[in-house]
Amino acid sequence: MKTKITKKTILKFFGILLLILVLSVLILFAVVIGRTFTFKVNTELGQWENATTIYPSLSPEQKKQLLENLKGKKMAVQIPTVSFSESKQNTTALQEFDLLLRRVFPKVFSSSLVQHEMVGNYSHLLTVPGSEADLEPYMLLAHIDVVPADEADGWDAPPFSAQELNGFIYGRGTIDNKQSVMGILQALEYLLERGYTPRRSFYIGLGHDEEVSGSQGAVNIVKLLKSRGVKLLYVLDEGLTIMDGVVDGLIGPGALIGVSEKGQATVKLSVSTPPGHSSMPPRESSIGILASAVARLEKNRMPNLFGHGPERATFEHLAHKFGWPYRMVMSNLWLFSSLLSGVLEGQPDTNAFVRTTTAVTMFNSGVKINVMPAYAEAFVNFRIHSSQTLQEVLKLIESTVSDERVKVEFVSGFDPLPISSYDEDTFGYQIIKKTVHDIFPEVTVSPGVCVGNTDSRHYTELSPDIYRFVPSWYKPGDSARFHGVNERISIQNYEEIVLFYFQLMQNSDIINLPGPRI
Ligand SMILES: CCCCCCCC/C=C\CCCCCCCC(=O)NCC(=O)O
Ligand SMILES: [Zn+2]
Ligand SMILES: [Zn+2]
Repeated sequence: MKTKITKKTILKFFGILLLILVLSVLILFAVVIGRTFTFKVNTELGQWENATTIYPSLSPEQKKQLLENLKGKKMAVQIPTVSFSESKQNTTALQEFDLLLRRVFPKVFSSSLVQHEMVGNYSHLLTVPGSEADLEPYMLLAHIDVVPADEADGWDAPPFSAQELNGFIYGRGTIDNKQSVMGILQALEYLLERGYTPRRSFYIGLGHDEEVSGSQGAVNIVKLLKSRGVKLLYVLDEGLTIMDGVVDGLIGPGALIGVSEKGQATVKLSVSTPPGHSSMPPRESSIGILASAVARLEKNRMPNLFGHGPERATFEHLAHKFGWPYRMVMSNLWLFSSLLSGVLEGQPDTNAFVRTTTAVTMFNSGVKINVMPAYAEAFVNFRIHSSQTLQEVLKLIESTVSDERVKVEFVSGFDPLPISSYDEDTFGYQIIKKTVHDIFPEVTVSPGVCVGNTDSRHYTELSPDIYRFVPSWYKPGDSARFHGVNERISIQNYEEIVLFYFQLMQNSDIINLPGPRI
């Protein structure tokens, strides 16, 4: 049979030819600039020394007890340890929380092995000396205070009720960050019960004012440790989580270990205009002028900087867990980074990875419906991408507002935090990674940038290796639970968190990391 040469077949032929040509040019380009089509970032380590002398498991009685300590009457979640501002905290609740810890963790607080100190009135510092004094110590951090919560905002259960609904405990602090406070101490309690004595010394720091800067808790704990000449091998604080189903194309769950955290800038914008009768208003009110300035900031987002910070490494490490065609994109960010960054900026949680974010958080003005307001003010909170500085962001804010009638005042801020190492020779990162694999064998581990700030930012003088991670499961819809409504943790996840710290304490007794697998 004869093949008919139609216009369509000719076009098809040239189309294929063009595709082959484009692909050849791309491959040539890759070879020329020395890139390959895959990244080798997940070097497997060889045989680990076995430090697990006590197998991480929980008896039915322990499961009942750890849950009661978290959610029971007047237990962790039910105590409203709210930080409203640096000068306004619920100190009665903080005192009650202190008594709770002493009551439910009797071994921790009575063991001759553990030294306990109160710092800044309500924060706790625990020191657990190891049997080998020459091993550098590490430190685990968490915080007791929580942000305010109002049931009227739409909670399915009252925010300090710790009510159980479908296997989840609902309550403020269940993921930020009482699960870590209770998880760390519960793990230590069970290890002590089973006769554990560490080889490597460690510290536990529980801050009481993390949500309002950490200036009394973390800052004073750091001062105390510095005065004692302490240097830390690594620090692990709250932060990123195990993502499950939140990134398109990623097969299976991925644990992101925060190797840095974003910086911050808070500015106050204000406008003053003469007051007067609302029946004879000027063309623009102080509220209108301010609203336009704030709208300009929201509309003109800070630049998309995907690829310029450690978020690039996140995708390089996860690349092998993406299905086709995502894998080709993730493995070749030198070519596809603008495509990926465009997708990431579409959702609030992934957008936070790619740029300095702009959040208008407070807006005040007006005294009466028929009086022109003499004054309007707004507060805008920026979270600074790893590749920008505070100064650069402040300049961009000025140029975007660009209205002499709007006063821009710097309230507070700091640069993004240094990037901790995450290579094969980095003890802290590798021990955390190993512990994730021990407890969650199906999870892929990758470095990430923590989009929120933590107490650990005060610890930079004590250690270069600071990580932000809690093995809480983070699924679609969960971003709205942080500082939002229906904060919750599943019972199973809380048990996993206890086991994670239980195993981490033992794994940290390892002396040397194995070399790469040959
Ligand atoms: C590859 C992109 C995946 C996106 C998934 C986003 C994962 C985000 C997970 C958790 C974010 C929660 C941050 C927790 C730390 C918050 C601590 C805090 O509230 N500090 C106070 C403050 O920042 O104001
Ligand atoms: Zn927190
Ligand atoms: Zn928080």
